[in-house]
Amino acid sequence: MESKQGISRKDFLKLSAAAGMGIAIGASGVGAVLEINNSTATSKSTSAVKEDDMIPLYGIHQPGIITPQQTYMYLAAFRITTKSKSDLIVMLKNWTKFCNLSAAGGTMKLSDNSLLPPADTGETLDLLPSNLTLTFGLGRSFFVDDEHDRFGIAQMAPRYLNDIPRMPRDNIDPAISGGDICVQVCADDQQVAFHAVRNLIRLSTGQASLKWMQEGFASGTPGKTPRNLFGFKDGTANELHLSSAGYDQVVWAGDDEPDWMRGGSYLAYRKIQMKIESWDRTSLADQEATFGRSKVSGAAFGAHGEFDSVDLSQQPANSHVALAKQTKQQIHRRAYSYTDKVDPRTGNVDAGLLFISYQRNPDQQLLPMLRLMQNKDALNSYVSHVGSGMFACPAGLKEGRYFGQTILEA
Ligand SMILES: C=CC1=C(C)c2cc3[nH]c(cc4nc(cc5[nH]c(cc1n2)c(C)c5CCC(=O)O)C(CCC(=O)O)=C4C)c(C)c3C=C
Ligand SMILES: [Fe+2]
Repeated sequence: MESKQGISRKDFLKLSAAAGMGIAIGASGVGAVLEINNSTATSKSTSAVKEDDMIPLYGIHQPGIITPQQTYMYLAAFRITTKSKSDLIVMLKNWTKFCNLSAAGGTMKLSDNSLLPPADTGETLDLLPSNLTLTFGLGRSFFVDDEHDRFGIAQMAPRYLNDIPRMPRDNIDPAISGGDICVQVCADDQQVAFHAVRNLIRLSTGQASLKWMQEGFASGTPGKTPRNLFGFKDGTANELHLSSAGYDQVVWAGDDEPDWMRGGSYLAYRKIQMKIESWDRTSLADQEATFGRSKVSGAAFGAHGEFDSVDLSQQPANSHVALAKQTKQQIHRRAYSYTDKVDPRTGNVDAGLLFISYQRNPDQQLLPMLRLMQNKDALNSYVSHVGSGMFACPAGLKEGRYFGQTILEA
């Protein structure tokens, strides 16, 4: 596959090899050598690879939060297995180098030694960066695990980082919930996204292990709100805070947080099964009343266009949108659909929504919504919450720094 400028990832790799220098990163468990050099991965690479499908890792905020949604997403959570702070730092340094390289469309060196496994798994060699973003978040247990200040950083914990409390209708499976570190990997090419997760797993060998991984998709026409598996436009209300001031109000953590968290955000995750078979037997009128919006246009009851304001007096009392509105809070939603196995007893498909929202204060914004919805939402007849997580995503990374540095070296 070739970019606009006629240079493929393979050619970029050759270019990088000529211009950059290999940095040995021992102790990674894979004996990897990263073919990376910052000037290669940023300035040079942008002229060599199609610019508009590359999202830099570095910036004021982490990528993948207010970035327009890519088509594919992996959400993965890791458990840190090492007790050594310095080993953890090595892993995070390796991850950072790898993420910067991958976001710029580069690949780790395959190998100088054919007797060793290649450092990179290789499946992106001919692929473009595809808007790859990697967004990191830290769970409460990163700071304090079972009351234990595992890396001497308990005092660095951000203000609102707590697991989402148990809700009345929860069916949460701990095996797909929580974790010390999570990474949301998004790209417009599924293989590019999976490659990133897979190599993060490899680079964590000996220091961390994968706890769970979720895979999602969000198909839609560019510029239009994607539809969820109930066939409704999902994400319309994000429009309400789509401005720099709006993001400051809704998404970015502020002055009441430790330095490293200011400009970061809290990622809330809920894996929500959607009973698509029973939904598909529901009348259109009941489906629309469940949300309080038209299925085709996405307009709220009593309104004409998708983005017209919601008149609460026109909404069924227990409709999903009415309940969200009643809280007078906003969150930034970035959900992906998922499909999984068939239940052999019923023939029903396990499908649903990987609900992801970003907010500056989950206690104030998300939890009141979740509580109200769990108690009253018309949607409850069709959904079941099976996975859960809350992660603090630090502010964006500065070039030359590694992920977590401001916490671990404070
Ligand atoms: C606690 C927060 C929320 C959960 C959990 C949640 C689950 C969920 N939502 C849909 C589908 C739709 N949600 C819509 C709007 C909407 N949802 C939330 C919050 C949660 N949703 C908010 C804050 C809003 C915005 C309300 C507003 O201000 O108008 C919509 C309508 C269109 C839109 O704005 O996106 C749909 C459709 C599903 C299917 C689901 C669980 C599976
Ligand atoms: Fe919703």
